[in-house]
Amino acid sequence: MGVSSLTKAEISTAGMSTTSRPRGSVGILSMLCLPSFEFLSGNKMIAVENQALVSENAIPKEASDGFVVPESNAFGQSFRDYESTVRLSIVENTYRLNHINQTYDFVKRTREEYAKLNQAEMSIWEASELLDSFVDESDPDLEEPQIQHLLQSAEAIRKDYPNEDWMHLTALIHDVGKVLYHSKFGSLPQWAVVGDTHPVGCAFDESIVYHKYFKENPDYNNPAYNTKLGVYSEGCGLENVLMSWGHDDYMYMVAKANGTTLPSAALFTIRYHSFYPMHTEGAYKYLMNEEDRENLKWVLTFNTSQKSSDGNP
Ligand SMILES: O[C@H]1[C@H](O)[C@@H](O)[C@H](O)[C@@H](O)[C@H]1O
Ligand SMILES: [Fe+2]
Ligand SMILES: [Fe+2]
Repeated sequence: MGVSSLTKAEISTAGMSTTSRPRGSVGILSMLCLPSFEFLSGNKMIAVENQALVSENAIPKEASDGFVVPESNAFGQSFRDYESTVRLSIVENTYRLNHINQTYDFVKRTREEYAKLNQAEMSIWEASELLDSFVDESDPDLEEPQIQHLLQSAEAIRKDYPNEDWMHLTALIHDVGKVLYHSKFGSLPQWAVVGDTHPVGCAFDESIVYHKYFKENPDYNNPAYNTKLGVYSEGCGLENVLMSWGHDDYMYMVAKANGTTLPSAALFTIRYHSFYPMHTEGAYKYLMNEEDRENLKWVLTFNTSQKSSDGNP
């Protein structure tokens, strides 16, 4: 049967062998089995002036194995419109700070500190409630508090893929790592919490949004970090690559350390859902291994479905 004749729920498993499909079925209530987060302190906000705009490319329709990724979610929404939003100057400012300040050393230090998981302990729902007044300044599509985004994402995915309950849970928790902004989790500035992510320790790919600001990052001119491979080797696997620090890697670490039973596709999705240069632009393929390539289709499917907007297309 051709993929185009399937319903969206069927599409979620189309093109996959039984062995490649993530196993494990996790109901939303299982999130209560992820009890504790812990953390680090202090970091300060830096204000800067606003700069000019760039646009983004579209999401590819088909993965390498023929798996078809839907272009919009069940509500007919597609996203990441960097051109028509009034939020653009705020968005750009956040990326400017992100690109200047996320050096290899900053990421290494911050990740090591947060890996201690020693700042707070709470349920996933308590953590989600810390997001009830947090507006993500990197998101051109959404001005609502992030707790709404979590719930809307879970509902959008449940509508698109009613039988894939592990996806519902993944959506519900995928951005909980944004608690990094909260005083209980170290009050990190937005540039160290939100936005698209990219590897550090090797050249910044041209496809990264607002790429021009990397010129002010000390790593940009450091020969140890500015070649195609930098500190990495061909096919080393994304798990061996240091990503710019933010909510994705943090939530991945928390889930992992708390013994989550979510399948590897879910953990990959949580960890790399903001890695648009890789999953949407096709960059950094040379760092990926077989497992990364296998998981790619899940993060694409997730990203297409998860976003529910505040009225923007
Ligand atoms: O603005 C958004 C937002 O911060 C999302 O949570 C993140 O995952 C995206 O990659 C980013 O573009
Ligand atoms: Fe996110
Ligand atoms: Fe999100």
